[in-house]
Amino acid sequence: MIEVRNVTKQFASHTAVNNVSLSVARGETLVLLGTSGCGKTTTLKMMNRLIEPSGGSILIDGIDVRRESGPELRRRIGYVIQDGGLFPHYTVAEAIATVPKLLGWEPSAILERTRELMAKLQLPETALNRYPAELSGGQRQRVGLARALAARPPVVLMDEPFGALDPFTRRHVRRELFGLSELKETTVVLVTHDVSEALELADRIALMNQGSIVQIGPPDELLHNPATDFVKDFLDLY
Ligand SMILES: Nc1ncnc2c1ncn2[C@@H]1O[C@H](COP(=O)(O)OP(=O)(O)OP(=O)(O)O)[C@@H](O)[C@H]1O
Repeated sequence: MIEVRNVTKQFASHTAVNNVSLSVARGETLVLLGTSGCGKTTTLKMMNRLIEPSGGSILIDGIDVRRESGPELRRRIGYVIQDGGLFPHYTVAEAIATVPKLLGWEPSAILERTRELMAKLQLPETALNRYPAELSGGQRQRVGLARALAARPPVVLMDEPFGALDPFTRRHVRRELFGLSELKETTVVLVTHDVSEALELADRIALMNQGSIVQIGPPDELLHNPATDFVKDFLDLY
């Protein structure tokens, strides 16, 4: 469960996020949708302390994220970015093992979990010793997700996770990933500017404009009861 309370982020004189409040229930997928530069990524990165808010507070499972250091917090929260965000000099096996290793898992448990995720994500075992440059974009994306899910984090943050893929692969990987039973139990916050992606994946959508949330609700509500002309026009693009 994530609670964002009156969060603001100021970069010099520019207010990137302006008094945003929202909550995400356990197991829910919330999509942050909006035009380029409206503050989606900044909002997401404040949830795992890659960016510190200028005001307000963020709680995960009732605990203020500032009670832990950024690195500690990020071991508990999965994070997926465009193109997987993999280190070029880590093999697939090393990438997936990163967080379990930091948490002190036994090597045999890490290997078992890695094999399980590879199978679920339809990655061939022969890819285990390959480097990101030796994978396709879709495979890199799936390895990025496997890495984020490896230690079974209750919360996963995703920033344009399918942005680097062509439309066909994008749809395919998207369906595959969101069909995973383990993702159904995970609280997910996903950033996109793609309306069809938001409508397909979201339990609820938070539509942002110029640092503020204009409307938050289930996709149907935004489609059929748009709060403003901006919401109507934005979804009309679909
Ligand atoms: N480190 C920074 N310093 C100054 N301004 C920043 C910084 N990071 C973001 N901004 C500004 O804050 C605003 C919000 O940026 P943010 O990355 O959150 O937008 P976004 O909605 O995720 O956009 P996009 O879809 O293009 O990634 C933008 O105007 C951006 O230029």
